[in-house]
Amino acid sequence: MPPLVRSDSLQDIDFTLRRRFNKESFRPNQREIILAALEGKDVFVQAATSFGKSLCFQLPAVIDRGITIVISPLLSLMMNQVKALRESNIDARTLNSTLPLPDRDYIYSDLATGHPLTRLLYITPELCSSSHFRIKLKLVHQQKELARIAVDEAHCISEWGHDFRPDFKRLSWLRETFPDVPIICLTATANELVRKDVLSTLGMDKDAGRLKEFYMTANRPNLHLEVRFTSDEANDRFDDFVTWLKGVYERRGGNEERRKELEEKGERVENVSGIIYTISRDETETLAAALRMEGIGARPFHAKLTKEEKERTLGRWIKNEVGYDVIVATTAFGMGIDKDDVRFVVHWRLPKSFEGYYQEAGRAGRDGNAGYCFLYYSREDRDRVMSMLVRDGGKGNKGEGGEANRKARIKSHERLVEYCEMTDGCRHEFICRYFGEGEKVVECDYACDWHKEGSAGLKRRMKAGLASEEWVCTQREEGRFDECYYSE
Ligand SMILES: Nc1ncnc2c1ncn2[C@@H]1O[C@H](COP(=O)(O)OP(=O)(O)OP(=O)(O)O)[C@@H](O)[C@H]1O
Repeated sequence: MPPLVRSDSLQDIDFTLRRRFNKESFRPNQREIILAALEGKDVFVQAATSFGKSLCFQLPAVIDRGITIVISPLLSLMMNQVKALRESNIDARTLNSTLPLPDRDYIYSDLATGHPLTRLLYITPELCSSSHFRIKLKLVHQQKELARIAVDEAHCISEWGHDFRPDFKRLSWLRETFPDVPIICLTATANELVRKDVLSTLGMDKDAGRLKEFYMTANRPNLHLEVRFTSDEANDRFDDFVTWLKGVYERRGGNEERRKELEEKGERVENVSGIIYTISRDETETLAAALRMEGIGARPFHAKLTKEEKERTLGRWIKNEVGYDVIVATTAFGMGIDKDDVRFVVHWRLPKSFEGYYQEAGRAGRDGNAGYCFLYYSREDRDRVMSMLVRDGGKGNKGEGGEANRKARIKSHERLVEYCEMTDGCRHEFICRYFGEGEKVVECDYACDWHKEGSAGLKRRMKAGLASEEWVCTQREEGRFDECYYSE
């Protein structure tokens, strides 16, 4: 089959950036990535959260002829991106199970013409497996109108990635069926194993000359990383957090001058946007209610809320409305949340995986200003999570590779525990090493607890906060940590 007809207007990218995306200039490496995509290369992008990965496939989609299919794991993520693109007058759409029938019909008939008007079509991997969709996509391809496939949050393809979804594996169909169509995939959180798995599943590893890989640092120097030590007995997270947040409010509106400044900017004293991640739906509800009793505008967010409730909560939080300052969420509120002024992300309990932790922490400080990320760590939670992972490996443990997958999950959890109990190094550096950046020296400008307190201070705090290993061990032997309810 002859190659697709490509745009010859590579020089248009600066114009398109300004005119269509309303952005002044490219961030480092965005231009190179976009040029590689426009050249028709397969592209793999690994870059920190908030780097601006979406633009790397959105801008080529606007310049190139034909349609770009974007595979994305989360409906909320798709809807946010589609909304933003449509506001820029770009014909982006999403095809998913929640879409009203007339809208679905429109998209299918647009595809059926073979020359769709839609520039970017966002779909889930599940939809990509449906024969109805596949037939239509083949038709578009026959007309040489299938410009590119973009796979966002590509770590979900890998059984070793923390958000693995089995249907992602079936995406291998794309390269098998459309060998001439370039693929671009993007992720913030992949280690070596995950990267290899993604490239081989998508068939991008067959021709080295066709593939361009871009690896940027995982480092987010504006995130202030801290571990707060606690135990079942102390059970002090709530008081600690409320004291901290009220302290922040006090500093913001402590004197007349500051209050005036805020007023002029149209901000409230309590308008300190944040996310608390916890592990179960019940806890999101009870914790948000308890915080409201303290006068903190907190709302729960989890998978079982209705679509309307989710949209309302998300919308009001994004607009900084009164009563919607803090979202108390399960992991259902994660990848792709793009609010730029989130000032803190708190992990109420130990997350399951290292990648999940960093992905979630990455929701803070997307405007480049400081974002405060702290994680409450207890050895009891460590053992609860471990017993759950040993028991069933968490979700995605079915089928081939199940055992290897379970081991990888346990390993990721162990590294997170190591991170929490580490007292002799920079947290940013630990994270970058975890994602394979061995050689580079990370700049940390007092943006982690180790840099602020030093080893001795950190050790002291850890000893005072954590339950002793002996005690936890006795409890474990009595089966105290066998029950652990994670829900989304
Ligand atoms: N060149 C640019 N100039 C200014 N803003 C940009 C530029 N590129 C991207 N952005 C903005 O940066 C923000 C983050 O971009 P995006 O959502 O694509 O991040 P991401 O890399 O996908 O992060 P994550 O992995 O956390 O989802 C968005 O609000 C986007 O509009």
